[in-house]
Amino acid sequence: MSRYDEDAKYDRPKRRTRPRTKDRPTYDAAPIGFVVTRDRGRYTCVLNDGQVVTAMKARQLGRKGVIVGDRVRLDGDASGDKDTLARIVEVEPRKTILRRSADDDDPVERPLVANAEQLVIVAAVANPEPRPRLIDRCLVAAFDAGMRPLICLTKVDLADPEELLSTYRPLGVEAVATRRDGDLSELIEQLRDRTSVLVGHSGVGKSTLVNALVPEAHRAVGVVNDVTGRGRHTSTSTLVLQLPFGGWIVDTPGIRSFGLAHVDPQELIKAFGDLADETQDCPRGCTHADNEAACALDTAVAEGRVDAERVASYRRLLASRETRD
Ligand SMILES: Nc1nc2c(ncn2[C@@H]2O[C@H](COP(=O)(O)OP(=O)(O)OP(=O)(O)O)[C@@H](O)[C@H]2O)c(=O)[nH]1
Ligand SMILES: [Zn+2]
Repeated sequence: MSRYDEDAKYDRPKRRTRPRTKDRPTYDAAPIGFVVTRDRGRYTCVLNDGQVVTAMKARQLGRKGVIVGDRVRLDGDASGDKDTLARIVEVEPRKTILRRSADDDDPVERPLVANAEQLVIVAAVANPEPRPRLIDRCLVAAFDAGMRPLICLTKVDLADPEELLSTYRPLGVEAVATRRDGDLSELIEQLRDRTSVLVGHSGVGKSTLVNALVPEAHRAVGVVNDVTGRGRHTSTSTLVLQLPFGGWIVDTPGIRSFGLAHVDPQELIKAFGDLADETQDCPRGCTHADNEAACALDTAVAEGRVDAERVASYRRLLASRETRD
């Protein structure tokens, strides 16, 4: 559907006040906000200048969803003054979408976070024991979303992270190791100027990390704004924090695991360009899994063009779609 068709469904501002042209979006002049929390139909948005604005969806958006991370055009009162409410009139095209399939707890497939560049998979090397299946599933979710994965191994004072790190090396996934009160500079370099979503199961030390990265973070505040100090209180919904060294962290308590039923193997392989090239010769409909009799990845390994461990790791990820963790 072209941009023009899509716009045509919307009721626009009156033509007399703003002429309609084919090439120019209607709400050009409306400021753009970054959605940081969603709470019962109210969206907290941060404007480029740091101003925090509460908004609701304009009727013309219909069933179109607005999620954390969306860049939205705000019409109406976007002053952010007390008791004012702006209207979200447009959602900018999303660069990435982190989603979750329908599962037993929730029958609907949901987009969770838009436009985040990086998925930081937080896992402890011990206490609680790492769950490699869960890490694999998070990796699949990241690749599917078009996000860069980063593995952050915490509590390295308790055990040597090497064994776990070696599991992910063939995939070429970036990894960092951290410990409480330790040096975070490596992690900071990976987070700087990026929007990152944090995932990890309970007890791995996510809060400890976030508190160390953003010392003034109040866990219950949707967004802590340096200028106004204002924020919306949300204990259950997603938390977005501005990093003092540049960038944002999206910490979603709800994301502990991912339903991955929606992930298409033909899409997943695209995240591994060298492997994708080899699969040109696969039979039609090949999923490139272990049990495929004529998968060209096997030929590529046999002929020494790709690393066997890399293919095995890729297949492990592929298989993790079907397990539950
Ligand atoms: N030994 C050790 N313990 C740590 C480290 N980081 C965090 N912990 C401890 O691990 C426990 C869990 O840490 P949290 O930061 O609360 O973990 P979380 O992932 O936020 O857990 P939830 O709040 O349940 O989601 C706490 O007792 C921390 O003090 C670390 O690097 N080493
Ligand atoms: Zn194949």
